[in-house]
Amino acid sequence: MLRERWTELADVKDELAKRDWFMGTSGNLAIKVSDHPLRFLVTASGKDKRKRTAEDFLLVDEFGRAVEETHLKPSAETLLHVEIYRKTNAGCSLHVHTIDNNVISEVYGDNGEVTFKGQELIKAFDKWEEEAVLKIPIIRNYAHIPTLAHAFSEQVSGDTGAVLIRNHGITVWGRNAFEAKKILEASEFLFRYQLRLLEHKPYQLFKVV
Ligand SMILES: CSCCC(=O)C(=O)COP(=O)(O)O
Ligand SMILES: [Zn+2]
Repeated sequence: MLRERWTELADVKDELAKRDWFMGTSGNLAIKVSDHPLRFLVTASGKDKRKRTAEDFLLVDEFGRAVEETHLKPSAETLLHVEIYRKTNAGCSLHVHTIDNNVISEVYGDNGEVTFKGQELIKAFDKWEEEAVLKIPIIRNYAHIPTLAHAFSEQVSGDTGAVLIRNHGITVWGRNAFEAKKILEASEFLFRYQLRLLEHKPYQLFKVV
């Protein structure tokens, strides 16, 4: 099980790396290994996530602490992943910094959310009705990680989801790696679309959904 999950997460990491979504060692990824007790693999802190090595991940517990003696440090943002596994049945969670997610989080940050309506790709979030609205919350980028994790946790519900951290990045989760990656790709598509739209129709910024 551990080996399988490790390979699954390493493959996702390679795919996200191909998209250049790990600039400057940013980003962290996690995958659940067991529920009782909660154990998940998380990326080691400060590494170049574009490289595939035997020291990419470590196993942590329900407090985000390494389960075994190791020189590796869990991601600085492990507590956010802890909140996801504590509150939902998610099996995988992904965090990346991109220019698009940072700009969107700044443009809409004062609203506390960015909304999408009438865009086909919101179906990736299980929004199938014609009038459906997707809202992605935007939280403040607290430097104190427990405070950030608390603010993040308030926005975590359901087994799939996405939260933007202002001028920092996005964290998404899904029932498994496939679903988490789908949510991440769909989010980044929507952000790029919205930013491109604003270039052509700047008044869309003030549209109330
Ligand atoms: C150099 S990026 C700043 C830290 C961060 O936001 C991040 O996503 C990576 O931190 P980690 O400890 O997971 O490597
Ligand atoms: Zn980050």
